Amino acid sequence: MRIHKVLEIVRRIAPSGGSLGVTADEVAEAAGILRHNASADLNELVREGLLRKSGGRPVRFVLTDKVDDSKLLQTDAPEDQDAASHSSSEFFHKQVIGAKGSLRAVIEQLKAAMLYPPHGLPTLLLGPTGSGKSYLAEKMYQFAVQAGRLAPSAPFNVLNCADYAANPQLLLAQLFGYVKGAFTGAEQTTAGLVAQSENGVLFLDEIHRLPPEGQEMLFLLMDRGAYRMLGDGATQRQASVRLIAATSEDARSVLLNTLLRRFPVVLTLPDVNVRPLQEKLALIEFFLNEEATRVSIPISVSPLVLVALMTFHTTGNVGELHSAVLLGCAKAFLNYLAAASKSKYMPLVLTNLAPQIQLEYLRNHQDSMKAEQLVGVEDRIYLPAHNQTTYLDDGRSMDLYKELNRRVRGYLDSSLEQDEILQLIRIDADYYLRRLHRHESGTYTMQERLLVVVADFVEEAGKELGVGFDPEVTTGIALHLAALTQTEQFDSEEILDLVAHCSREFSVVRLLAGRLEEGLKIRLSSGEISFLAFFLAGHKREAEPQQIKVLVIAHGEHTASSMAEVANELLFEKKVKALDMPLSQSLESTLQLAAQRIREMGKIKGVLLMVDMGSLTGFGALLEKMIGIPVAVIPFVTTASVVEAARLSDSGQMDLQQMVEAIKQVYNFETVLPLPDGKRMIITTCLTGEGTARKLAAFINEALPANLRDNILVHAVNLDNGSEITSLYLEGWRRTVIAAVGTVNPHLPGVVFIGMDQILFGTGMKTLIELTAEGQLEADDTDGLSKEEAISLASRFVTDYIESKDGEAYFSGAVASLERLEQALGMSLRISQAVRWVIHLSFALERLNTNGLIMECSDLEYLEQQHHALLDMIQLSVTQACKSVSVTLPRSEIGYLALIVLSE
Ligand SMILES: Nc1ncnc2c1ncn2[C@@H]1O[C@H](COP(=O)(O)OP(=O)(O)OP(=O)(O)O)[C@@H](O)[C@H]1O
Repeated sequence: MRIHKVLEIVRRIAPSGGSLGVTADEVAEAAGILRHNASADLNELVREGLLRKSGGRPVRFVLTDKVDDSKLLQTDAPEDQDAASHSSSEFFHKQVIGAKGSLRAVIEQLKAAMLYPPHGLPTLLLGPTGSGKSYLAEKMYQFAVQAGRLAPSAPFNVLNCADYAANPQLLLAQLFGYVKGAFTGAEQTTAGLVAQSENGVLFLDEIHRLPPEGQEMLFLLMDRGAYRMLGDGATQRQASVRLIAATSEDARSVLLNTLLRRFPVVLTLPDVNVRPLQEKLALIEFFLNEEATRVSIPISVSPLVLVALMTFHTTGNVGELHSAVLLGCAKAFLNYLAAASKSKYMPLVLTNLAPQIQLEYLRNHQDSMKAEQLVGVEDRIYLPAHNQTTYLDDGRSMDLYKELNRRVRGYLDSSLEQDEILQLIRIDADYYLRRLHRHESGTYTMQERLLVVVADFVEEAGKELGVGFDPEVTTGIALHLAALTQTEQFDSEEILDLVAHCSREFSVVRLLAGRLEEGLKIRLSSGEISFLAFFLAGHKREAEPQQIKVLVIAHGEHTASSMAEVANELLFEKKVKALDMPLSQSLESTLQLAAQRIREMGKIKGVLLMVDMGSLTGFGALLEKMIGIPVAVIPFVTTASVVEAARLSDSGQMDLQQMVEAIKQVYNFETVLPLPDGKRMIITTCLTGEGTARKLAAFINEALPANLRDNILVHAVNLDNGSEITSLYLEGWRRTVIAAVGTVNPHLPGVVFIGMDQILFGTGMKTLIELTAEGQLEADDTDGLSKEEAISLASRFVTDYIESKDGEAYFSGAVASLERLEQALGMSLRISQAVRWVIHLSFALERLNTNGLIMECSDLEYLEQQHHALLDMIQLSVTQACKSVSVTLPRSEIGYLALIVLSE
């Protein structure tokens, strides 16, 4: 009977063939028998072939394959066990590559460890970095849940002891919890991970980093399921926790012997380089499927890439192979994103892999024969799981986070450019949060407090950065922080190097981290702060600018600036900007200056452009196009309307259109002329009233070939009616206007001007028709006319279009005054100027004679200053003609004639 007890103890303490075994001393102690008896029984069991001795001193006894571990379980409900065993094989086969191959023995033993009643057996996983220890620990937990040994809601907590290497006290506090006052800063009694893992699993990674004191504290837990909180040595608390530990070091030299002994199951994971090629291929394919699902694009992989991945020598095990695949895919994904035309598959090519893998492939080509045979010659396609919205796994938030952490580390270790790394981290952080949403939002009840604290943090960050964030950012960060265990924070050192790329976000998060820490009673590592900074950087959108600014443009040296000055002084703020337009300044350069002024205003919601008159009213649509923000125009600007506009913009309560409406109501300017749908237009312009323009319009209409007449509207526009031009611009007329035709070039930006003389006697009509790109010219080409011929043709136009019988009188008066002027000037005007003069003056005389309408000339002030003598000369020249038709030409009308003389 005693010998059975001894075997039982060996099975319990060291059930695996791969474990370190037990010594006679340990068995004697555990069984409460003499060492001598223990030794006798152990040797007997060796003889029976149930145990074997390991070399070295003291002698250790190890179970052989002859011992069927499942017998150990027979004390526990056997039927239940069978079912669990069956489904468990499937579980591991699906989730762990090599479960039926090189990991077969390991899997069998860890299954037993999890199923062992009542709370499983403490398990120690050994193996080099990246061999899959954490992965297996997680799978063990999932397996226990699936087998019904743990409730689906059972906790799975991870403590990486290396994270607290510098602060052993904090590590113990994390693990066992502490009571208020246990140490400086222990403000309230806090449960540790042991308590938090009640009825679940606690995974202690890098357990050798646990200080000896901590290792001893674990004994109590392992032996009797009890522990003590820091600062309360007197109270022993109970905990039912399944313990899994791992170390990549040599366990015997880094762990207390007494602790090592307490792990009945010790499993060593094999190095990936010694695993069969098929398994390596299976691992690679497993990872490729994961990546295809993650990017939701099928990945095509050539045999050459598979061979390169299968044959490169890893020092970092499965983890390194995994990183190699995900980095290659990340690079391929960046290329895919950048490609102009997207193919059905995302190709993973050799150059996407890390340079050393490419090199090794080229060097090892001879050795790759076996791998080549295995993969064949066809490209392979790895499909995303099921459909676009399927995610990789049903892992828990912590797993997702770990995965993100691993990916980021992979990027940082790679030869990718910093920009590429940033881009990838952003994509991954986004993916991580989307998965968090999916996993957690259903099961997790988000505490209101958490949301409030995070919303406040996000809002403040937005303010500091001058940007906005979508609501998902708040819930994303809240979920992330809720799912984050203190010990699993982003702790990548290198991540700090990248912070330079989002240094603004980093300093803002660092500034505001205290709010999160205080509000949520957590501590954020600098790696975690970097992560939040990356996340914010990847999700910011430009904040909607709220301000509408006012820009006044007016002719004259100081007109606009003095209006703006009054408004700015009244409102104590320099909100209104001004642009003075000296009369010598061209429209084109005014337009450029206006654009520059608006750009200088920074980020704004819109501009209210207040102008005095004429073609400036057309600036709205042009500036809108040039700068890309809405511009509304108010013509006939006055100081009072500028003050009103400044007041409205200051209140910030109206949008641009509402402001226009409000000012319109007070200052009553009308908008006119809705355009007929889709018709193209030729506009005829006239500076001296619509009369001439309308007649010119009729003339052009008649001259147009019949096939064009129906599709083209010839429209007369009075250029001095600012609101009419404004509304034309706002309707987007530039796109439909073919040309402007008139006596004086109105310099409408972007619109071809054809002088009226050209239309009447030159190639103007031909040009016009060519501009329509539709018709053929039927009219004669009358280029090369003499001045006399041109004037006689002009007379025909005038007498045709002036209804009253006085047409000839007006015309001959106009011709005579031209001759007088030419004499006074001592030079003759060009044909085009002469024709425009006679036509313009004839119509002006008619207008003044019939309705007495006088047109104001906005350039008169300038003309008086610069061309006073010319104005006088013109006045003198026309006196006779005016007298003959009983009309007086006021100075402003003289101004228009001067503009014709000064043109060209
Ligand atoms: N058998 C396996 N099947 C599928 N994936 C695996 C397997 N083993 C390991 N992996 C993958 O390899 C990677 C490395 O594994 P893991 O992080 O568990 O290694 P580790 O031994 O804990 O490393 P470290 O000591 O650095 O923490 C993980 O991405 C994991 O998903």
